[in-house]
Amino acid sequence: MEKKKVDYSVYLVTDSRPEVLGQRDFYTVVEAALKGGVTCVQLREKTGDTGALIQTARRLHEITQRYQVPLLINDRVDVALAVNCEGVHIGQDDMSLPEARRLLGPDKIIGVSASTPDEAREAVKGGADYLGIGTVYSTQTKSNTKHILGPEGVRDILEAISSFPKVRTVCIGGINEENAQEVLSKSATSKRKLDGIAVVSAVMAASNPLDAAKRLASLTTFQSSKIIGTRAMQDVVSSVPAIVKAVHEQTPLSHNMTNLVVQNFAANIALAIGASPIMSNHGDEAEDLCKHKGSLVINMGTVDDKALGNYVKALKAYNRAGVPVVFDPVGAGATSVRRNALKTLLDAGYMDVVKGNENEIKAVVGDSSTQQRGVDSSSTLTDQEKATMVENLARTKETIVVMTGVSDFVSDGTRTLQITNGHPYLASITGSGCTLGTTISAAVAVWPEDNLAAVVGAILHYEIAAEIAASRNDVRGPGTFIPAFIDELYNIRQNTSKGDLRWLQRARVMDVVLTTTKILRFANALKIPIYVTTQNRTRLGDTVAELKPHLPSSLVKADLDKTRFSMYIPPISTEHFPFLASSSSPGPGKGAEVAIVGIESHICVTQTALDLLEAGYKVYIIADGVSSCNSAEVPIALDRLRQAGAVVTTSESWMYECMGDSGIGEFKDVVKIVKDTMGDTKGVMEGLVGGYSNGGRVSKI
Ligand SMILES: Cc1ncc(COP(=O)(O)OP(=O)(O)O)c(N)n1
Ligand SMILES: Cc1ncsc1CCOP(=O)(O)O
Repeated sequence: MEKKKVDYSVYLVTDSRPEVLGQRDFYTVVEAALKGGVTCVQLREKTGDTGALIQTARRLHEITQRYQVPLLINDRVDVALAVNCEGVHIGQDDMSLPEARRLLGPDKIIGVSASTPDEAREAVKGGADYLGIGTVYSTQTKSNTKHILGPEGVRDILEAISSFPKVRTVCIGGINEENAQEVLSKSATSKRKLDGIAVVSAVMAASNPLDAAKRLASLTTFQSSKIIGTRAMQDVVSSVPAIVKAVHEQTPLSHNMTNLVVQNFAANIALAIGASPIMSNHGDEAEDLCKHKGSLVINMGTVDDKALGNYVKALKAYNRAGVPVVFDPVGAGATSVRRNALKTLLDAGYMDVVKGNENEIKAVVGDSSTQQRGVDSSSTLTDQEKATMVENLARTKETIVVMTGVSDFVSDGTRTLQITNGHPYLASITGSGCTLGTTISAAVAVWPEDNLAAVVGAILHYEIAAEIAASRNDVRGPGTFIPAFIDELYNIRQNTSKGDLRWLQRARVMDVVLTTTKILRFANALKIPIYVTTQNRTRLGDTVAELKPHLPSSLVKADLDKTRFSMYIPPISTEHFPFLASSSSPGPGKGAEVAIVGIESHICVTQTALDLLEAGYKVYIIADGVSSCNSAEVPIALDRLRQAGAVVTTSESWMYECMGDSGIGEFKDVVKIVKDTMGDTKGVMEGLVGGYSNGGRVSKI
């Protein structure tokens, strides 16, 4: 068993004491846990003589080997050596790490307990393979615990060892199904997160250890990979519990200027999620209401002249106070009255979030190609087109745009996400779109640091509640769905406040990778070779699924995982790229051309480009195809690369430059690709020339 590949996600520490096991057979319980998905086992026996311990260890090792799961021995290097199992776990008061390593050799696993940042630093410097970080919560299982860390203490330790990415980490102490996800998400830093949870009683004392292990395994996979995609998206989703909880704890005022049909329903939804609703349609009241630092919903579902005047007054008051506004342009494209109202409102002030169905968002964009019949939500766009539309609108209006539908698309102009939660019953009741606006208003009120995350949190809370409600036995149709839905909105926030995040396992969020898809489609049409790398795939994730269909093996010349930040690594630098050399420029690149797209423009993209430039390649940076966790990094990185000699351009410009002539055979295919993704380039250029969108404010570069 290669120690680098060990999966620590559900780490079982055994306990054979009768107060834990009852009458049950020790080996049967551990084997059931292995069947349930335990990924690592530690034999922890505090009493008994060495001979008996060796016998137990030997028998247990036979079982764990059948499941290809490593067995480690608590404290006893001699026992580990005697049975030749995979390693040991040692505490601060046990044999020293150098001594244990000397006896066990380099290939055995040595885990070390750490309850402070100093202990953690010393252990990782001394060559520990993993750390057992605890005690997280007080526990009956261990009496002599030192510090109770809580998730925040675990986070401090993870931060202290952030420059040791190879050392793995698990947390231990009072971990169970209720709190596992909270610990995992709250302890995660932007640089690293736990690799797993270590439990004793949650499995050893469970009435059904197989099921208990299975449930823990499903909770930890959520953290590591179920919600796919890039770090930016994972950061967004990992803040969702804190957002739902903040609404619950802060009870933000949700000032609704909404249509006559949904006022009562919206007030009930606001209460269910933990907000404090006020349904006030008088524009002059806004001046006082905005002082409560909640948020305003303007929903023009039953707009008339008087209402419009009130909306404008309220919008201006909230803008003056810097308090968020959520705009729902209901039926915006249906009549000229509504189109005029839309224009009046868009001209009157700034909306922090614009939320509508496809036709409503089209009306906001100014696309009159589809005549809306009423407030209905028909669809003519592909997913790709929807994503492009929300991204461009968000970028040009410097706001968050949400397009609801079977899939929802959400963008802040840089990050674009697709959410596929919800239930068809939502389309069979009145006001479900409008009250999503109310839910969003509460989230943006409590989470000013990242409006996109707030909106995603609200959508997941709302749509997952709908899924859970619809699956209940007492729900037989849209009528019985409504009260159940309100109950489940309430239950989710109550559960979240107690750290029970199981509901969030249902989240289906995808990162939409617009420009890279376009570039890859183009590369396919023109048969341009493609080089793919990932940065530490097991930790940060594989290439996102949306790109895979555009990566045929005939064109992908290399697909490497790397730890260096530059992509210009062997065999790409030594075997592949020299063969591209064509002209007489100095260096192995000799003027051959390379275009770069990817995430972290200031890290991997920058270092790849600098290496390629030094090697003599001509480097194109596709400005609308690079991103960064922190969007402010992008323009600074692009500026630097421009100065270093790279050509910073847009996807469309590069594609046309590659073709050179509309007479080429592939031109028609490329035009189709360009048409499908029309609009992207314009928005990005505005962002680059005029400033960069930064949560509604513009910072010039
Ligand atoms: C995975 C894991 N982490 C921490 C511990 C605690 O070990 P230690 O500090 O040696 O305390 P005892 O287990 O000996 O009471 C552990 N066992 N496993
Ligand atoms: C061994 C150990 N080290 C710190 S807490 C602990 C016991 C954890 O047991 P439980 O998972 O039952 O709380």
